[in-house]
Amino acid sequence: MGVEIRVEGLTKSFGRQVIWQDVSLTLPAGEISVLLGPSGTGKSVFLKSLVGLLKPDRGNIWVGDRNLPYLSERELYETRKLFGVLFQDGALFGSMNLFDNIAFPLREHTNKTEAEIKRIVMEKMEMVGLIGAERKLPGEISGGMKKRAGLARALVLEPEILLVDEPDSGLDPVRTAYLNQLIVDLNAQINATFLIVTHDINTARTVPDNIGLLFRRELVMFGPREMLLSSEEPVVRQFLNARRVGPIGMSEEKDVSELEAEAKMGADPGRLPPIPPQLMPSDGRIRPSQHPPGAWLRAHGIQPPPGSFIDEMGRNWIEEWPRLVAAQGGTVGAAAGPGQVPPPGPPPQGAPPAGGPHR
Ligand SMILES: Nc1ncnc2c1ncn2[C@@H]1O[C@H](COP(=O)(O)OP(=O)(O)OP(=O)(O)O)[C@@H](O)[C@H]1O
Repeated sequence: MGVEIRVEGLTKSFGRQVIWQDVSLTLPAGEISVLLGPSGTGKSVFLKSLVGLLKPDRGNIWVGDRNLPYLSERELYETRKLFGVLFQDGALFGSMNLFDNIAFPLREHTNKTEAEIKRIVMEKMEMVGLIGAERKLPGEISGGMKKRAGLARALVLEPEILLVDEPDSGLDPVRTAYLNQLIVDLNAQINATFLIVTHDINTARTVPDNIGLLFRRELVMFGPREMLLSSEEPVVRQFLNARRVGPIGMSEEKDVSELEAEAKMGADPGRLPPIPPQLMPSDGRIRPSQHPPGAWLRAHGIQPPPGSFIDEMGRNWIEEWPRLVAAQGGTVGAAAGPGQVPPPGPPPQGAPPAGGPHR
């Protein structure tokens, strides 16, 4: 079912360089979350901290009931087995063929027989569409295949949590689209907790249940996809819409004079574009942790921008949803679960005012 990760007041620096401070967020069990941020804001450092490869200066990382920074070496080793990690470059061993690369964690961390290892490796290779490529060396395959091999290897120990660092780096848009589909399909199958670091705005807008954004050494916002895609917070709005107008400049942060010049010129951050429907698993079935489209917005009385939740075939997913639920037997998906509908109280940080029209 996946394990919830709760990060509280996390701070990390290298020497005098503070990477980020006081980061708090919850990755809901079984959901897909995406972490965004301009280059160098410490997204990879965050992933490495989550899996215990880097030690934070302060704060807690609760993985279920274990607080990672305070575990003994032995406990950390055990807890790491809950994680599957796909690093940016795939981190495959160049001298090993794909079969042996993918089998590596099983041979290192388990006492399974070679027959069992073969069964598991072939199952994972099939999941990522690599059957037939077992004997290929990493140097003989494309970037997209390397990513898929890295994913298969991250899956062999049946992780409860999958961390993926920039799955789209070095891939063309079509391969990125296939990989996004694969990630959604995998989540539907294994229902683990996913965290994906990406620079790809299309991925961020369509794949996750939740989005977080790091900027200026802080987590600007983290919450349901619909909350960030409807946010008027300038940094969130600029980043998720890939605009030049806004606080993010060429070298991370615009200075005051640049922002003043922008304001004088009447630079307009533009209307919020429609919220796209969320990418569905390829079999069309609702993921166990997937929330109904529009649920978060409805719960907060927010009108989505016109044209939201309509796909390229003209289908409106808010209207389609009850039919899909009925076709799957009535009780599927996460309904209005905790990831999407927060408890009563003030609206979350950065959310537009309830009922407020979008510009
Ligand atoms: N082990 C380390 N020792 C010292 N500094 C480090 C270490 N690892 C990362 N950094 C620094 O931390 C900062 C954030 O790096 P990180 O790779 O996490 O950024 P990022 O947001 O993932 O960037 P990108 O989007 O370009 O991949 C950088 O300034 C980097 O040089």
